[in-house]
Amino acid sequence: MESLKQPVQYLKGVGPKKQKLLQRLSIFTVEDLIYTFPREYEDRRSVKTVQGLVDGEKTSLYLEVCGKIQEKSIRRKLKIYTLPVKDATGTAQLVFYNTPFIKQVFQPDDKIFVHGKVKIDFYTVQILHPEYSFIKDEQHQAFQQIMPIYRLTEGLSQKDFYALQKFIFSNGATLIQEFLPEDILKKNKLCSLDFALQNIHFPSSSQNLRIAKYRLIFEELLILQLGLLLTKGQLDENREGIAFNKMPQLNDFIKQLPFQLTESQKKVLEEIEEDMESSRIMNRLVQGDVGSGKTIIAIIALYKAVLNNYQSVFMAPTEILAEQHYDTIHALLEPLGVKTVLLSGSITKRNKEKILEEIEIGKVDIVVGTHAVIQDNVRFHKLGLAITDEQHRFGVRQRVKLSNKGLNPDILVMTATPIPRTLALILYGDLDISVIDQLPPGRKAIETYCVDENKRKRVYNFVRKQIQEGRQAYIVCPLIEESENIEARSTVELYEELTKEYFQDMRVGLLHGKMKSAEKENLMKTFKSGEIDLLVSTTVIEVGVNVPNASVMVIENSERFGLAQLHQLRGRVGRGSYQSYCILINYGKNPITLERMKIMEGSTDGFVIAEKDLALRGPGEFFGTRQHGLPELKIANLFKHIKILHQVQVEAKKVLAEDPGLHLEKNKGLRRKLLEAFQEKMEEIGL
Ligand SMILES: Nc1ncnc2c1ncn2[C@@H]1O[C@H](COP(=O)(O)OP(=O)(O)OP(=O)(O)O)[C@@H](O)[C@H]1O
Repeated sequence: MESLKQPVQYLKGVGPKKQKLLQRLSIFTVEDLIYTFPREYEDRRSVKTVQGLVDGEKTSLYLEVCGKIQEKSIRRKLKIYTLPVKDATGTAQLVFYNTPFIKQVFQPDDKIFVHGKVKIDFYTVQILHPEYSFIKDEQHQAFQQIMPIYRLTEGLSQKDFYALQKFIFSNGATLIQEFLPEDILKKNKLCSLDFALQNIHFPSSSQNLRIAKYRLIFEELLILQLGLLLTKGQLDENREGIAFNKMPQLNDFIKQLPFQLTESQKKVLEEIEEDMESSRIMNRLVQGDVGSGKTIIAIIALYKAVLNNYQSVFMAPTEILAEQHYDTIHALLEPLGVKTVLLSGSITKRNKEKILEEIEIGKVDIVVGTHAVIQDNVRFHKLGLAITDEQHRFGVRQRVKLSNKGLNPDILVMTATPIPRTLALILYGDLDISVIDQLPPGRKAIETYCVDENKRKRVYNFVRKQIQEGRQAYIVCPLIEESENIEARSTVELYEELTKEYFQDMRVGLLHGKMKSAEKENLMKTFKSGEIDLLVSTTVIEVGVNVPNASVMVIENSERFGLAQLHQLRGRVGRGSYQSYCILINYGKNPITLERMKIMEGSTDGFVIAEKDLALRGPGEFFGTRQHGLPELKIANLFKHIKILHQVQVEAKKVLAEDPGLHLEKNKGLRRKLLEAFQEKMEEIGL
């Protein structure tokens, strides 16, 4: 091996097929592979004997083969192989499924080491589908250690991963170069990079694993902090923004809304208005749990800009939501003479050209759409305010782009993700934060039930009853991350099953990501107007959709979703005054899944759920750091490692105080890493 940047296909054992599978896990180079850390470890060092095994546990054993392997056909497609084994304390069976080659593997009297799950039935002790190695093998020693367990994708096994990492560490370990400056290593008692990487994949002891983890967490957080400090530094130059005026019409507008703003909404609105009225550019994040009423706050801000003769833009994460926001804004502001347009994928080219022209000459006041609304072909006459959601919050690049158009608009970012404040400050270092921490009055807590898959029929009966009472319902289909095509297909299948077997007499709609924009829009319109009773959908409805008459949310294969996502989905009901229900149909049996479902049953508070989700999953997935233009966190957990983070913050500040551009020889490696991790951001600020 010549370089860690070498593509993985040059590794032994990686053909085009494996290369594709690795790509699916975002592994392109040898370095990517080295930085793909085990998800967890299995400690196989404590070995048990047959007598003393406990049903259900995973364990390691030394055994001797004491008979011939038996083959049994259970069903047409299920063959079971059982191999009699023993140790000094008793006999057992190794059980393998559908693996014909296993017949040739073992000979009587072979001495083996196995690791697998124990099943005890009456007097038979079985080890189910165990991993095994022969004592005489060289590999055996390694197999008996603390084994790394990697996150897999279909077609790649733990063994594949293990072999690849082994190959790299025996052939390319010398290529691993330390990049942290000596003084940082020393002061923080960090081990060297090669030691850390070697031990994160092949821990020689629990102690060394801890040391390795600590170094890698520290390194990851240090890069994150440096990157954030550098970009924030760039933004702190206090460019002149627009100072909007207070307008009496705004209060009239608020007074005539069909509801009173909650105290919490009022407070947040005050903070926004203050920002808008100052000549500093507003950069504010509004956090509010699902259904807390963020949209109306956004609309009031949009209207304030319009009253000041500025244009404003409202970006939504999906077309469905853009359409919904457009409808709401249009209904509220059109009577006041405000011209709002929707730039969506479904408008014709001619129409679009006309709208673009109207935006450019200032005939349009508010533009609503997906991210496309700030692309190059959209030229504003006089843009004063841009509202977006966290999924595509304005990065430095977008802000620079807007300024280059001769504008310094105020910026408001909305999020339903309840992030603990300290973490928000880290992630959104450059934004001020407002929190809506109160739901509108009259909301009833959504009742949540997690049920086993075999209760589906009962669930559907319940849905039917709710529909008969005049309510509407959602059934959300399993999330299939690998392929949007498969996801669409399975949604269609469920739709067909439901319309044929359970809801023949009801009006059922189907919604998935593969449908054309116009079809989606139409469907949502009919659902909203109450002409559809039941919507079978993928997670396209996840964010923001607001149909207050909907009172039941059924989520199929709920075990496949993250808690934050389940919370978002559940937030689609309970948005009016009707008692609402969320039913999680669960196919998973493992204890963590069940615990997650319990959390959902036990709480409807996004903040509580977020904290528990963080504890269970780690923030990488939860925050989707990538969404924020930040490097993905592979090992650090902003929540769990807050202490290390504080230590890192001090260190990062010191580094930049001494060497703001990272030009010193000792910081060269750090600079290179930072450029790699924050590629886009660093280009923008010209590091
Ligand atoms: N102060 C209020 N009193 C009563 N109803 C309100 C109030 N504020 C907002 N609503 C209503 O509550 C519902 C939810 O509001 P909205 O759609 O703004 O939620 P959201 O915060 O955007 O939630 P999500 O993140 O789930 O999209 C809407 O039907 C809205 O009209």
